[in-house]
Amino acid sequence: MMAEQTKETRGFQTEVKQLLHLMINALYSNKEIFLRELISNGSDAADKLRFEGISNPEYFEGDSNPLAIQIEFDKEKKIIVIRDNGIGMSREEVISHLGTIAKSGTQEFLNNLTGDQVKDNHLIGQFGVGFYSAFIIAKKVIVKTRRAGLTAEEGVQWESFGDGEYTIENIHKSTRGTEVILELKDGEEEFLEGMRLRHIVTTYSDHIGLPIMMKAESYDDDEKKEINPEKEWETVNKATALWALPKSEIEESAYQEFYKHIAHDFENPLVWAHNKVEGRLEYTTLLYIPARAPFDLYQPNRTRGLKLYVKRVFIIDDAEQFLPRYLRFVRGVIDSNDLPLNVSREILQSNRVVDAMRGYIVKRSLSLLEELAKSDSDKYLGFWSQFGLVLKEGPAEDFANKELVSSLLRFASTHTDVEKQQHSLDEYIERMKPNQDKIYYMAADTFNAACHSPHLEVFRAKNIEVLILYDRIDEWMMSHLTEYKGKKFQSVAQGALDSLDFSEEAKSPEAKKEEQEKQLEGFKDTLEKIKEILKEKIKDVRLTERLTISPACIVVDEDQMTSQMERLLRSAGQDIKLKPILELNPQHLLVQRLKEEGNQEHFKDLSYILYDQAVLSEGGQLEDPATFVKKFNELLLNVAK
Ligand SMILES: Nc1ncnc2c1ncn2[C@@H]1O[C@H](COP(=O)(O)OP(=O)(O)OP(=O)(O)O)[C@@H](O)[C@H]1O
Repeated sequence: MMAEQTKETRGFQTEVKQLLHLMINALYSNKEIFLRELISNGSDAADKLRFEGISNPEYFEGDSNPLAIQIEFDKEKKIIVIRDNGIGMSREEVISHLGTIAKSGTQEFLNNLTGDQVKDNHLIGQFGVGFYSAFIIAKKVIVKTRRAGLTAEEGVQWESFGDGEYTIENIHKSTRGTEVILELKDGEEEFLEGMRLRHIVTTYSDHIGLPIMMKAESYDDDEKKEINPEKEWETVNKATALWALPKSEIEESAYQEFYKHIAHDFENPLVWAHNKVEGRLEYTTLLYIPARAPFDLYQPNRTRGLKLYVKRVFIIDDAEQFLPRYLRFVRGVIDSNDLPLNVSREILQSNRVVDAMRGYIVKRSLSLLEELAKSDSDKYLGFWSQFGLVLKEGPAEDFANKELVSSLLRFASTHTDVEKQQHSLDEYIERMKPNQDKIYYMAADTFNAACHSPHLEVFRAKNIEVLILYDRIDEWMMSHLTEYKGKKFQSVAQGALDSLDFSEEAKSPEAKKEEQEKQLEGFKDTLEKIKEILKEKIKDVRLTERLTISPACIVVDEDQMTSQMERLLRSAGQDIKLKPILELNPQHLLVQRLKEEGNQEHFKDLSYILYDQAVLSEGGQLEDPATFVKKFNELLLNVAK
């Protein structure tokens, strides 16, 4: 058995090789983070042992030493050792954790790196480098580990120069846990100083709920020697779980570093909320909104959720039951006094305590965003640019909080005509005309297509604001958003046009109707002929007031899906083809010319041209573009004659 498991050399997964190379360059200016990363792993390992030890007390192996991390260094040998007595790793675990990257989307992520150090630094931070950051300062890394519960003979030693290969062999290791030995590169001697290491520990890892220990040092400067060669271990950090402390005792920087530890992020969070809930249920939450989206935010199988503790004992990472999908960017900790310590993911699935806490966490996360939007709108727009697309899933997913989520949405609008999504629905309502009772929006595949759409002409002419929607998810979102604060949403490309005359002197509906009927009378035959010609393509044809510049546009019925939605579903493989309504601008010369056209062939050609250009201008594709171009050229030639 053991013979099969002797020393072997293995290659890193290709992605690890690429990542190592990039990371060492990109993070060199911030190299001290290696210690935070290795301490973080040791702390996670202690958390896991505490949890697994609840149902397997033998994992503690009768050892009464408290869980802790030890850091030692040796100036002569130029090594730093980071040791923990946590869960440790089996041989299989070492192979899968320290030679591969299991995160999905890694290759796409690596392809996105540019070679530009500043940009890549950010991206790599988002990715989370973890253990491999040891190679920033170490020429060789040795890991000695043994999983709790296995025999001393099942210890494992892993070694690598970070150059593409590692060796792995079984060793005798009497204590459980993991020891990481870093053989420093030349020039990295600054880390062989107790003061320096202590400073890094207190800067980055003060808040970790596990003692981080170093040998006590006192140095006589005059004598130039150690005063206390028989060194005692002493705790360097505060070693209390940050969320368990009163808010008043926690400094901003401690909140920030704690975030980096739990979220594996390199950047400070945008905002956070630390709350203790007391009453029928008791729990503490510490919720963070990151400043930057992680690289895999849209990976379907990405892990998400909060770190769950029960009475300070770590239970699981990524407890997704506490957050709906549209808040998957929220990171943090929840510590419950009511859940049992042996709680499993299955129990979390349907549990009233969990439901109550989830309700609170959702509300608190949304109110945190609301507070940010009110107090610092620029910062909020920064959040929106990173996570807006995810929040847009909210109205469909969370019926109960639809209004609150809607208030957090931001849109582009004809108010500014720029692509940046910066207008809230409340701002729109404030700017509405006195008698206006609908929120108008225009959705298209791109900002330019929406912004230049003929559907907006009359709104622009009458100075009525329209929200511009151009993200892929928007149509789907709008299908779940019918109204906000009593105001209905109305697509400007859907249904008959409302009366947009909101002034006091607006004509009465009766007078208006009469006028329209008169106009229609003159166009009746023309419309019937067009309908007959285009009957394969359109459901109906009618006159419109929607247009002030263009001759024609297409719209869909109130209860029909919009053309953009139709295209979306078609691209997803659905076989649908809906017939739109063609609307004509009776004031336009081309439409008037059509009305007068006596030549049947020309009438037919012009009808097709009007329809085709209406399709084009709302971002659609022509079934037969070549014929359109041919007919269009003929028309131009006719005009030129
Ligand atoms: N000291 C340790 N004790 C036990 N397992 C460890 C230890 N260090 C690393 N591991 C294992 O190796 C895995 C990979 O570690 P690594 O630091 O690369 O990534 P991570 O901590 O999972 O996430 P991130 O890359 O975001 O930091 C860990 O998830 C853990 O399973």
